[in-house]
Amino acid sequence: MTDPVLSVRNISKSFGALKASDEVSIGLLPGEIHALIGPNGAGKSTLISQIAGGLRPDSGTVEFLGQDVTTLGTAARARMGLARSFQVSSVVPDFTVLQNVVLAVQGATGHWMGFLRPVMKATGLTEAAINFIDQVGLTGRYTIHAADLAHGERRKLEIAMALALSPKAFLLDEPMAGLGVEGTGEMTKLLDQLRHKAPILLVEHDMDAVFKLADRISVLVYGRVIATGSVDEIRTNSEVQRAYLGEEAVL
Ligand SMILES: Nc1ncnc2c1ncn2[C@@H]1O[C@H](COP(=O)(O)OP(=O)(O)OP(=O)(O)O)[C@@H](O)[C@H]1O
Repeated sequence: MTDPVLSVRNISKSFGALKASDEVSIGLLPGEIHALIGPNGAGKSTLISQIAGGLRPDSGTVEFLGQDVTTLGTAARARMGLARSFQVSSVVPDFTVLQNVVLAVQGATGHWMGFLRPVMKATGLTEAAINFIDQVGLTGRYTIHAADLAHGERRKLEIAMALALSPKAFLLDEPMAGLGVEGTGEMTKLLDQLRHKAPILLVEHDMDAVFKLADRISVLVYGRVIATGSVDEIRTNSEVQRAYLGEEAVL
């Protein structure tokens, strides 16, 4: 059997009397998109923060690449290849697309030279950056300032910057939010390609996108995983329908 890239085991986290994570177990396998869905306040962001390292669970463990990372901070997990987007953005608005990605490549390779100008002359870094920019579909937008990008383009830039870190797993927090129909279609295609670079744990409210992309879905309600399964298993699960999907979403 293939080893999971990421294993969350029996994680619990309370805020006062509220159990935001209640014995949650979830895994991420190589090549898969595992979607995490659930109503507002179900505990999705709390769980992602515990996986990324920003929040420490009260009990339970997080294993990444076969190593127990439960006590490691966000930076250490990111260095291991755990890439989290979109809630925490590291884009510098006054820098161009290329400069932002060069900085990400530079950070990943430890190629720090102190100033951006000499860095931009380091051909290897620039070539690598252009390659990542092209992979997310921002070809030709190299010299546009990040602040001037459309919302969907900025999301793509964040993915290009994440790619520079040689990610081993992506944690994506609502990548479709605010994108509109066309943007959502483009992002869906991009995530479908991205899964071949590294598996994706995807928190998303857009059910069309989730049903198109997910290999597996876990449903979180009141901090508990009430079901994990394929798209068809989740669509037809009566407890999930009652708790979350509602009738029109399961047609
Ligand atoms: N730092 C905190 N202190 C106290 N309560 C918190 C804290 N963070 C989250 N909560 C509570 O924990 C519960 C889970 O919140 P969380 O943001 O994880 O849910 P969510 O599923 O991500 O919701 P949404 O879909 O709206 O983003 C909520 O009741 C929330 O109010």
